[in-house]
Amino acid sequence: MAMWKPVAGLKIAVDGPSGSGKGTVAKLLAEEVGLPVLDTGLLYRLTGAVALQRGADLADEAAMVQVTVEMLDGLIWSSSGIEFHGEKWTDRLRGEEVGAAASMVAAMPEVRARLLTLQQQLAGSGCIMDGRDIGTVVLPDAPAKFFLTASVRERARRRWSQLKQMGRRCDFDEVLLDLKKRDQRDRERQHAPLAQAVDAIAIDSTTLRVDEVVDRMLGILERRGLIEAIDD
Ligand SMILES: Nc1ncnc2c1ncn2[C@@H]1O[C@H](COP(=O)(O)OP(=O)(O)OP(=O)(O)O)[C@@H](O)[C@H]1O
Ligand SMILES: Nc1ccn([C@H]2C[C@H](O)[C@@H](COP(=O)(O)O)O2)c(=O)n1
Repeated sequence: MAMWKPVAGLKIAVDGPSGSGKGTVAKLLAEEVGLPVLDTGLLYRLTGAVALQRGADLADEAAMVQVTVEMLDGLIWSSSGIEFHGEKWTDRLRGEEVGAAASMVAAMPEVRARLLTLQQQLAGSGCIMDGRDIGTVVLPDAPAKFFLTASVRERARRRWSQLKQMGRRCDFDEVLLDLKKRDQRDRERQHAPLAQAVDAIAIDSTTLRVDEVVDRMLGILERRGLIEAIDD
């Protein structure tokens, strides 16, 4: 049950590199303040996964735009995750192959443009949205923006332990290398790269627990008058 009441239409942007904890923290924060939460990475992941499933060329922008258009046609995207043609896809999008494919299609401006409108429409009446360009491009006017970071080794350790828990065989050095490659692609692309918005607050979670990160965010939101405690 929500413990805090947000101001009407509050939009909160949560950006950061892979494994920084954005998704986990955004979900917990959403429960605390009673707002919907939207994971924008799922849109890029589903595009990448559909392209992989079709054996399409991930470097062919025209083909990826076509996949994006078809994907948007069969899509339901909400706080509960993502469905495509009536099937739940969220869990099967978690692997590294799909993550790498998502990062490749995400570098294509026309693919991003197609996904931008949907993200802005769904954010309409208030939400917490996590991704790479939420504070800079998708919701530039959001009154609260957070940029989560953590050392690359800690992020790789988190991802490695997550994959192990999912019963997937994985080697730490490979996970670390994949993460570094994805970081580089996401940060160095020309369009809407992973970047901290000038008005975003950075939180380094390397040595913080998830609940400590969420508490810091709640404190900042309360001090700014964007949320207030609900009395019992
Ligand atoms: N502060 C933290 N301390 C320890 N583990 C954490 C912390 N934050 C997140 N984790 C764990 O790290 C893993 C990755 O977190 P999460 O999926 O939220 O990251 P992300 O930034 O959304 O990654 P991606 O962009 O790749 O989806 C999860 O297993 C999560 O429980
Ligand atoms: N707003 C966003 C969200 C995601 N991406 C890209 C870059 C990531 O490597 C990939 C997968 O995201 P994740 O699920 O790991 O958060 O999607 C992006 O460019 N912009």
